[in-house]
Amino acid sequence: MSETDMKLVVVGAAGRMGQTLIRIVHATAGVRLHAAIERSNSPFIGRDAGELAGLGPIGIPVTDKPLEAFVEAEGVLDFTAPAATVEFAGLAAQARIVHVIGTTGCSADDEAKIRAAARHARVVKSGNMSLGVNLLGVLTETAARALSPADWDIEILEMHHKHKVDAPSGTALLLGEAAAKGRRIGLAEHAVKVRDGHTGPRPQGTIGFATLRGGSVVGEHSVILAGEGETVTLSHSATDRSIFARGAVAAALWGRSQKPGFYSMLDVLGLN
Ligand SMILES: NC(=O)C1=CN([C@@H]2O[C@H](COP(=O)(O)OP(=O)(O)OC[C@H]3O[C@@H](n4cnc5c(N)ncnc54)[C@H](OP(=O)(O)O)[C@@H]3O)[C@@H](O)[C@H]2O)C=CC1
Ligand SMILES: O=C(O)C1=N[C@H](C(=O)O)C[C@H](O)C1
Repeated sequence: MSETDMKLVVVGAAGRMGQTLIRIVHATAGVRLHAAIERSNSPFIGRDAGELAGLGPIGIPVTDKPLEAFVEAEGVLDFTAPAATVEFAGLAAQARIVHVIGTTGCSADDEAKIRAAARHARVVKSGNMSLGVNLLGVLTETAARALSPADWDIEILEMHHKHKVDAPSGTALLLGEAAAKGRRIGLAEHAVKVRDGHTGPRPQGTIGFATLRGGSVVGEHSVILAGEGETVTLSHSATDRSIFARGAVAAALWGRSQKPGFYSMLDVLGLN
């Protein structure tokens, strides 16, 4: 441990990603765990964060006092839920720290509040923090630009574990945005997220989404470009949540030297 280590808070510490983040922060040079936060009345309050994450005791108890933790820290890693993330964005802005947001399923109103908080905090937000998926986004944009909507249909397929609560996934939407950017169209006006019953033929130029849920799948995404007599499939498989946690820690370290603002993983990875 060194004096210059970036002090990070993990919120949602008992969650699937929270536990992974605690393990990755513990194992990464240049950062250290400052505090671990869960919601008030969580059964995990008072438990040692290291024990929760399977590391053994590290002397950091889980608390429900985010602001106390943020004012003494330099960054927060947040993979929780939309309402919690909006609240943490306000607190991170008060504390003027880096807020790395992996939470998906945020509404337009949530997004506006987070962007307002980014006037004071350095916010890095992405539906997927892995290098592989962000590269897939760049490839998707290129393919969508190259293949005319008159001849090629774009469909995005995703599968996740049975506990996931939002759909389509944040990653599927990120890939949809990349495809829409390649075609120079807006995703909101062209997305088809549900098909059921007599749908009629596929409207040209739409971007379709299909969602599968089951078991313990960490994250599977495919972008299918379907033409007459041929398809191009670009895909990514996540087999371990540590890819997201490593990306989040890299984002925090990158954000440390940025001005307040709203950034994405493309900025962090130099892919923008
Ligand atoms: N961008 C990316 O790369 C990735 C994003 N994600 C996203 O991260 C989010 C979390 O995923 P996952 O870890 O699987 O979910 P979990 O449900 O396992 O974890 C979320 C944790 O946040 C806690 N939490 C909720 N509200 C608060 C609050 N107000 N204060 C403190 N803690 C709170 C939950 O507590 P409780 O159970 O009591 O509600 C839970 O422990 C999802 O939106 C998911 O889509 C996941 C992986 C990668
Ligand atoms: O909830 C998850 O687990 C994941 N969520 C993110 C998403 O919505 O795309 C990222 C990853 O695929 C895992």
